[in-house]
Amino acid sequence: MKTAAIILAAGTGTRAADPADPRPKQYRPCRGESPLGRSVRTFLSVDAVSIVQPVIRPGDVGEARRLLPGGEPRLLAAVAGGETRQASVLRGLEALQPHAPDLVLIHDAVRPFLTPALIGRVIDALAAAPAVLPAVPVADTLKRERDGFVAGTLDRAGLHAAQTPQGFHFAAILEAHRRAAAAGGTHTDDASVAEAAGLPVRLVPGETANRKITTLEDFEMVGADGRELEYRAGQGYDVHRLVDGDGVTLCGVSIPHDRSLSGHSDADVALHALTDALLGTIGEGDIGDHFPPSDPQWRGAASSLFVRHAVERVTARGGRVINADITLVCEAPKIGPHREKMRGTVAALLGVTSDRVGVKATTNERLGFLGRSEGIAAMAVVSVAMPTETRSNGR
Ligand SMILES: Nc1ccn([C@@H]2O[C@H](COP(=O)(O)OP(=O)(O)OP(=O)(O)O)[C@@H](O)[C@H]2O)c(=O)n1
Ligand SMILES: C[C@](O)(CO)[C@H](O)COP(=O)(O)O
Repeated sequence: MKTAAIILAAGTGTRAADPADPRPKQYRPCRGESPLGRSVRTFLSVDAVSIVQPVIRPGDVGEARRLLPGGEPRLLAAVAGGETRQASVLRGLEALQPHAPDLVLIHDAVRPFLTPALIGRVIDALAAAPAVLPAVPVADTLKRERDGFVAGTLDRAGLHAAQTPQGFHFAAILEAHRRAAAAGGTHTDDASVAEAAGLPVRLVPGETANRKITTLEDFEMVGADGRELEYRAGQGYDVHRLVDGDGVTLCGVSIPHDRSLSGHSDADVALHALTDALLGTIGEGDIGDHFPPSDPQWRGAASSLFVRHAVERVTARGGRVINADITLVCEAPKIGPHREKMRGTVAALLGVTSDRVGVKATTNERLGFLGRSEGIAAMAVVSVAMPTETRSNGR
């Protein structure tokens, strides 16, 4: 399956206009990075995304080029958007057609705090539906207003707030958008274009942190530059016993071996240490607190699930992973031949580029239980950037 992503950044950002910085919100620094740069980086961190198509205002070519990573073959040259969001999406879809993707994810650049896990969830759901919408249940009571007074209270049962990335079978959404443009209707999201074309739209859970930066107040709340960032470190350590078997999974990579690691899940000792390091940055206990070994549902589970969960916990607190460094301690198997694949796998899980992931290995000089190949140990260190929390005493 070839999956493309459209990143929409052709808006003028009128509601978030900042007298101190005339650039539209998608280009302004927000927690140390522009929303456009961060959104594109997150999509590029997902291996399943083959190409990323930014859509920008024609006059913003220089600004966009400055913020987007260079030398990235999966990142297409930005195309010009239209007068409305809907028109910009159609321009993006038309630009992708020669690349013949099977699936397309359409995302607002100004939702920069989405996680790789959300992207994965949308892609997975497209196996069983032509259109997929991430959404969160509405939590506030909804009122209808007339002339400054409440004219009624809506029943919020079953109501959801729509997010992006919204995912589609490419041919179906291109056709639906062309028809919507010809019909002249206005749609504020692509799921409603799909609905109008009669396509069933599958709901998947969105993420609270994946909020849209709409107003200047939103910008300030999510942490524009000027708000202080703090940098945190977390460490993790784990060890698993080696038993009879034919292979091990380390850093998410399967390696043929004359033994296997024993454990409740897939026993990926490196990803367990990494999970603990991530949880350590936010003081949220350890892997056993979140995934108790007594719970049968984690039997044989891929440990990538634990890392994704820990990243989501960090992201929910407004954090961003900066880098990770993992050391494996074992006499065998040899890690060198698998190192680059491991770095790529870990980078994708963390939503960072591979140059921010170190995977190292050492033997234990045949000393102790590791030296006797009775087990494999792993240590991980992670650093995270996070907006400084304001406490009630003003600190
Ligand atoms: N003609 C347009 C209008 C919007 N967008 C994009 O669609 C997303 C929708 O977010 P929104 O908050 O509506 O952005 P703006 O249209 O820029 O905001 P405003 O209405 O305040 O001007 C944004 O990523 C925006 O850049 C776009 O690509 N083309
Ligand atoms: C697509 C969207 O993000 C779904 O919530 C949203 O509708 C786009 O923002 P707009 O203000 O409606 O253009």
